[in-house]
Amino acid sequence: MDKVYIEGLTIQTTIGFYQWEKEIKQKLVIDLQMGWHTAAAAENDELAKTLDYAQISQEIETFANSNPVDLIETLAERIAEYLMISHSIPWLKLKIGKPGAVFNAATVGVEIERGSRS
Ligand SMILES: Nc1nc2c(c(=O)[nH]1)N=C([C@H](O)[C@@H](O)CO)CN2
Repeated sequence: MDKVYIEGLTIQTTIGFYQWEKEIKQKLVIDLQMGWHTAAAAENDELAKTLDYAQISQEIETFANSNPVDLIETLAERIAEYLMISHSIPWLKLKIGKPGAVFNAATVGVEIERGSRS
């Protein structure tokens, strides 16, 4: 299967386990790979037949800001579920980094893979 991807999507959102984190916005960096058969869109040069990475980037930011949670694990799971259902995506790999979370690490985060590639 082919993929449509988004790399390094940077959003500012409320996320974190501790009380002080619920009162601020922090940076998350998101990488997303989505399984898709891209040939159908290429055949007649049609955006409607593929996954619109611009629209999906906006949806991720809106989703994160509308659904504040403690853990990036929870956010990853919920974004994955939302995208797979709303766009009929059969497989995706989603990585969320929280670069400001550990002062002496470049970044920390989670990566999940959901669905089937076949
Ligand atoms: N595996 C995780 N570990 C931690 C998370 C998380 O979301 N997943 N979150 C925190 C705090 O919110 C942290 O980012 C701030 O100190 C700690 N560990």
